[in-house]
Amino acid sequence: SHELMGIHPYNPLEDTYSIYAHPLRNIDELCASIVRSHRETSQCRVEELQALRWKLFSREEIQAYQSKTVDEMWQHCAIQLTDAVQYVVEFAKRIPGFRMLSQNDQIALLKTGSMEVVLVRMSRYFNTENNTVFFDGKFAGAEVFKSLACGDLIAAVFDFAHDMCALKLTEQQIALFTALVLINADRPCLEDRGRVQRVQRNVELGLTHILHRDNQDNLLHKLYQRMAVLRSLCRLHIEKLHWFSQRYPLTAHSLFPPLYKELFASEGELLPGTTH
Ligand SMILES: N#Cc1cc2c(cc1C(F)(C(F)(F)F)C(F)(F)F)CC[C@H]1N(C(=O)[C@H]3CC[C@H](C(=O)O)CC3)CC[C@@]21S(=O)(=O)c1ccc(F)cc1
Repeated sequence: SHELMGIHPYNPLEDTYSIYAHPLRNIDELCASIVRSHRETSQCRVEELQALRWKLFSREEIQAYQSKTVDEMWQHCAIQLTDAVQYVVEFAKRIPGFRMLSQNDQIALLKTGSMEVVLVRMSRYFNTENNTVFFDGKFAGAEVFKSLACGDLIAAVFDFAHDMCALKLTEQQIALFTALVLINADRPCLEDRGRVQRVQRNVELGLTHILHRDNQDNLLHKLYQRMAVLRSLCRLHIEKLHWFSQRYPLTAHSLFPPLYKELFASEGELLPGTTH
């Protein structure tokens, strides 16, 4: 059974977003519902973290992270990632139209899009003054992740966060952007691409509406460029995960959370574990 809990088979009678129940009166309502879902499904609030932005790790704490073994640190981050992805699954389910899609298409969109949404969400907390990300309750520089033994990937993650901050997106813009990152009809293995396209077009209308309202139409092409960077980052993540699972099969097989394996392990390669 799929670990992406809570994804129920589509039942038109109970689906509150089917066009027969409550047609979304207009784009404003679509935007409002996506912004509300983003706020409700974020692990932290940007304003809360502003207050914490100078809470850095001490030398001893950094030493402790750096003396973790490769597999300990990977496992630690995999758990954080799995937590963050759970919130993204909840966000996806509340995007108008997402639940109208088949269960397989919902899974396919989350498999490829959830990591990208997590990376965009991470960038909201990035502190560009000292290049630190929010991690384990404090702000961490790249050196904290040294024991992951994937410095190039961490550097790319930090660069991405830095570039996203430069756009100075509002929470509303981020909400619509992450919804569009998820609802992408070009993703592989979709059963009903046309249906995903219809949901995607509504979300695109929402994003362009928000950007136009904010008089920032020029941001749209920059956001599409960032989506290309996200795809390359996630390819790098999967490559590293393959490298890691070859070197530490036990950790990857039995110590990573089931949802993490469901999402990031290509079927069969990592482990037979998850049943369908
Ligand atoms: N296993 C992991 C992993 C886990 C994470 C990231 C990258 C990886 C990789 F894989 C990579 F890069 F390959 F993807 C890495 F780095 F480990 F290799 C980036 C998003 C991070 N993250 C967050 O920033 C959340 C986002 C959601 C937000 C909210 O909902 O409000 C709360 C904070 C969740 C997991 C977490 S992390 O915190 O473990 C972390 C790890 C490395 C790093 F340099 C910075 C952060």
